[in-house]
Amino acid sequence: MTHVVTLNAGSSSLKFGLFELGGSDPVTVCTGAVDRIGEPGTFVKARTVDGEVLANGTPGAMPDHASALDWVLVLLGRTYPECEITAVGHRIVHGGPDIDTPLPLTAMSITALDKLSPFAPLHQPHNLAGVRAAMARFPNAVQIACFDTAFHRHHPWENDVFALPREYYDKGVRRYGFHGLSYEYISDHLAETAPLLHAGRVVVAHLGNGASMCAMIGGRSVGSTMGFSALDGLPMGTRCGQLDPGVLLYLMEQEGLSASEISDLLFKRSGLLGLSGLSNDMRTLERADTRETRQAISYFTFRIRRELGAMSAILGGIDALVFTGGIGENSRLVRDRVCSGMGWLGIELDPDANADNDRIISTNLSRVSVMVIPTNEELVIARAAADLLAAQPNEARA
Ligand SMILES: Nc1ncnc2c1ncn2[C@@H]1O[C@H](COP(=O)(O)OP(=O)(O)O)[C@@H](O)[C@H]1O
Ligand SMILES: CC(=O)OP(=O)(O)O
Ligand SMILES: [Mg+2]
Repeated sequence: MTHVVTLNAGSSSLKFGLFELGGSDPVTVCTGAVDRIGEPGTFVKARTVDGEVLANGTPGAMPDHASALDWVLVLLGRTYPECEITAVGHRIVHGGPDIDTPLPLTAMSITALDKLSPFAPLHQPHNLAGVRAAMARFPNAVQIACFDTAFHRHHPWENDVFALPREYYDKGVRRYGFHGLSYEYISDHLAETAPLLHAGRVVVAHLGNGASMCAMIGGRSVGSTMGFSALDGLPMGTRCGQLDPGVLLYLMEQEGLSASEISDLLFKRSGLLGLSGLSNDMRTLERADTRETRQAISYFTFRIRRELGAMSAILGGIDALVFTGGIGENSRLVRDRVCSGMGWLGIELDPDANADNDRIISTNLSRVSVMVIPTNEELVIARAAADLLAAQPNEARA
């Protein structure tokens, strides 16, 4: 039986999945994550699709992604010794302006993707480190790249551009949009389970540690709150979200901050963490209930509402609002705050359904369907790998 391993390497984490191929859709065997790579207290967790815990704890120091991948492979090799790994599918955050589909990777394409690292410094180098490590460990497997930007590559021009001199657009300074694998999962899920909504106007709020929103028509992205980098749009766990560029000039000219200090401030010390002074974790903020944590949550939901209004204007109204990501799937408080007072848009939340994390959390009379759909970026990667293998079985296995 052939299998695909999926890897989603973040700046300090490595999420993974093992899928069995052969049927009409890849079947999840197990999923897991290594967290806090290169930091004290590296934490691992993994469980089978049936809920059996394969790992849960602190395995000791892991200085880099290669050692994290080694840990994953030892776990998979020990647990599934019969498994033949035919392909490794990677989440790659940046594919540049032209790539709108998953691609098999070669040493040459890795070099090309590395040139995009300055566009996504906290994600791309780690994604590619995962690819290099997987190539070394699985020299006979096809390495497949699935891009976060691909789903957004056909935005209307107005959503693709900044009002800078045109030469910058040509150099790649554009609004790319990210979290595309998550949005693709939601789009495919709606196509299967709610085709009328899929055909209509949908806003998806992917609210995790990184957070963005996507406006879709007919299941295709026409706009994203994230732009050139994974900093724009909504405030996030530790990232600032939309910022007046004048603030950057002030930080450089008046506060004397260097580029790397500004990068550290905007990527790692802002957002929910910066505003609350306590934590980037929504659970901690909800529990703490101090003036600062309440304000951090208020700013978060205010910006989601603002973007929802803007996206609805561009779509000419909406038929569905979908919440996903760790916060979107679990925080009834955030969903309630986002939806309250949105009757003018046709949103009417059912408080009981919201409290129960039901799939549909709007009332029967609500003009807009409000839904909670757990995302599955790993499955999107596994599907892409299965499709590519099926399209080129001979080369793929050579
Ligand atoms: N039960 C919950 N209530 C509120 N927030 C939650 C809950 N479970 C998870 N979260 C939040 O989800 C966020 C992480 O989301 P996730 O999508 O896993 O992030 P990422 O994939 O970007 O690392 C954290 O802020 C966490 O607090
Ligand atoms: C692009 C992005 O922000 O990804 P993540 O949410 O995984 O950090
Ligand atoms: Mg995420």
